[in-house]
Amino acid sequence: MEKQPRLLASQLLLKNRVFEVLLNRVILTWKEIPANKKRVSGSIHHPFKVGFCFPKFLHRGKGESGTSHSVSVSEILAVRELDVDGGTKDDGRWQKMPQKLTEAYPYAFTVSYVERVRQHRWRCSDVTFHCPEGALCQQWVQTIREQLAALTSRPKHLLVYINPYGGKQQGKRIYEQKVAPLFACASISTDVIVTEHANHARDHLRTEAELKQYDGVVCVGGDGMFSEIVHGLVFRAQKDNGVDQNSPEEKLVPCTLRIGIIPAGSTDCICYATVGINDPVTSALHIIVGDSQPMDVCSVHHNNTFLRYSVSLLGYGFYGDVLADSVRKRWMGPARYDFSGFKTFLTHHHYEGVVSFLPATDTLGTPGDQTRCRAGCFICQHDGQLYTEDSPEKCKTAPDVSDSENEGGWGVIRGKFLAINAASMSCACPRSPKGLSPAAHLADGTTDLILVRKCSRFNFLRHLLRHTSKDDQFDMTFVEVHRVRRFRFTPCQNDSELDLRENGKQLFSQICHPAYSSWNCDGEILPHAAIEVGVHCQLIKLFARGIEEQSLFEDLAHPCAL
Ligand SMILES: CCCCCCCCCCCCC/C=C/[C@@H](O)[C@H](COP(=O)(O)O)NC(=O)CCCCCCCCCCCCCCC
Ligand SMILES: Nc1ncnc2c1ncn2[C@@H]1O[C@H](COP(=O)(O)OP(=O)(O)O)[C@@H](O)[C@H]1O
Ligand SMILES: [Ca+2]
Repeated sequence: MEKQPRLLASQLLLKNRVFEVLLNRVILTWKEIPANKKRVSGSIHHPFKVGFCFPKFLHRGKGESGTSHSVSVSEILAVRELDVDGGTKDDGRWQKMPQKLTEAYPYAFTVSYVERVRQHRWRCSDVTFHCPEGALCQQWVQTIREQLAALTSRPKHLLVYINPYGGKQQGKRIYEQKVAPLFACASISTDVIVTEHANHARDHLRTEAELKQYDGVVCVGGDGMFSEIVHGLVFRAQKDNGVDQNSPEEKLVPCTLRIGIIPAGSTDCICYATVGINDPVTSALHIIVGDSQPMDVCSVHHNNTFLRYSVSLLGYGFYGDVLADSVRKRWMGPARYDFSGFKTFLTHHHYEGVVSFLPATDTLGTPGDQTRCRAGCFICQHDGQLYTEDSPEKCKTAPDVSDSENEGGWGVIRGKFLAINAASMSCACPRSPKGLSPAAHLADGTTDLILVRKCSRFNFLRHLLRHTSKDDQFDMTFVEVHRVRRFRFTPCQNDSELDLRENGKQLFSQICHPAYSSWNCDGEILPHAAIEVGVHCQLIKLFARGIEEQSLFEDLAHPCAL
C-alpha cells in the first residue's frame, strides 16, 4: 500500500485506556498502548512530529501490543466535539464522562463510522476519544471535517419521496426513525415528499422538481416506487436533451442524478441485488458515503410507441400471471406474491408466441458463468464489452442499442412457453438470494432472456425450486437462456385453441386457457403482449457499490486481518 503523509498522531484516551491514534488521508487507526508503555495519567500529549510510516498494527488484531482498529476516511460519517461538561456541542446528544477522566482528559470528540456486520449489513458505530487539551481536540475535529469535506462524491442535499403504502406500510416510520437521524448526523439536508397517490413521485420529477439543487433522489418504498423515480428522471433527461422516447432505436441520454433506495417494499429486488441486503440503515449509509453504481435500463415499446422502462424483471407467462392475480390482493402485503404464485403454479398455463432476439455475441460474460457481478465488477467497468486488440477503445464506449443490429443475426424461436423472462440484473431478492439469472450483470448493457418451455407441473416446480438452492435452474431440457441486447415478442394463439374457437367453444376455451398472458414490467402490468425491448447500458446510477465479496467484507469487518 502506498505510504500516505500523516496528518495527525496523538495518544488519546478511549474507554479508560490509552490509544495511539493516527490519521492520514485514507485511514484513521487507533491502537492500544500496552500498560508498561503508558505515560503517567494526566501528562499532556502532543501530535507526533516524526515522519509517518504506515502503522504495523494494521496487520494485527489483538496481541502483545493490544487491540487495534482502523476505519477508512471514506467510511467516516461524521465527527463531533463533546462539551467540556460532557454534552455534545453539535447535536445535543448528551454523553457523560466518568469523573476521574474529566480531570486528566477533559475534552473529547466522537467519530461516527460505517461498521460491517453480518450478511452485507452496515451499521453506524461511534468511537469517542478523550483529549488532554482543548486545542488538540479541536485540531482533530477540524482535520477530520476537512477530510470529509474533500470527499466530493458525497451528497449534501437530497430529494426524498416516501410511499406510505409500500410493502408493510412502514415507509414513513422507517424513514423517520432509521434514516432521517443518520442523514442529520452526516449533515445532509433533505426535502421530503410523502406521496399521495400512485405516480405522484414520477409526475413531480417529470414536471415540477427543481433538480439542479439536489445531489440525488431517494425513494422509500419497493421496486415499484424505484421504477417511478427512474421513469421521472429518465423522462426529464430526454426532455432536456430533445430525445424522443417513442423511437425504439434512439440512444437515450443518461441521468446525472444518483438514485438511493431505502427498502420498504414487497420484493426489494433492486436494493437486494445492488447492496446485498434489504436493510434501510445499510442503504442510508451507502447514500451518505456517496457510493455510485451504474445500471442498465431496458426500454419497452409497442408499435413504435414507448410503454415503460424496466430495470429488473420483464416477465410474460408465469410472472405476468402472478402479478396480474396479485394486484387485487395488495391488502395482503408482500405475502400476496406467494399466494398468487401458488395459485398461478396450479393453473399451469402456457402461452404460444415468437421470440426474436439479438444475441450479445461480443460480451465478456455468459449467463452460465460461475462468477458473479460484485462490487468493482470487471465486466461492468468495461460496459460488458470484449476488449479487442483491433479496437482498444471499444471497451470505453457504451454500446448503442441501434448500432447493435449490425453485429450479428437475430435468433428466432417459436414455441409454447410457461414463462419468458428477461432479467437485466440477477433479480436476487429474499425469496431467491441468487436470483432469476445469478450471473447477470448490473451494468453490462445486456439482459438475460430465459425461456421456459411447456413442461409438466412437476418439472416446472423443480425449476422454481432451483431458484432457492445451489442447483442450476437453467440446466433443464425445457429451459434455455440467451444474453441479448434487444428482443421482440409476438404472441400467437395456440393451434388447439383456434380449433376450439372455430368449433364454437370460444368461451369455454378462453376460461380454460386464455390465449395471452401479460408482461410483468418491474411489478407493473403492460397493456400490450407484443413488445420490443432494447437495453440501454448504464443509463442510471444508484447510491450503491454492488454486492461486496464475502472475503473482502470479512477483511473490512476485521481490518486487522488485511
Ligand atoms: C417454490 C419456490 C419458488 C421460488 C421462486 C422464486 C423466484 C423469485 C424470483 C423473483 C424475481 C423478482 C424480480 C422482481 C420483481 C419486482 O420488480 C416486482 C415488483 O416488486 P414490488 O412489489 O416490491 O414493487 N415483483 C414481482 O413481480 C414479484 C414477483 C414475485 C414472484 C414470487 C413467486 C413465488 C412463487 C411461488 C411458487 C410456489 C409454488 C409452490 C408449489 C407447491
Ligand atoms: N401514496 C400512494 N398511494 C398509492 N399508491 C402509491 C402511492 N405512492 C406510490 N404508490 C404506488 O404503489 C405501488 C407499489 O409501491 P412500492 O413502493 O413498490 O411497494 P410494493 O413493493 O409493496 O409494491 C407503486 O406502483 C407506486 O406507484
Ligand atoms: Ca445487465
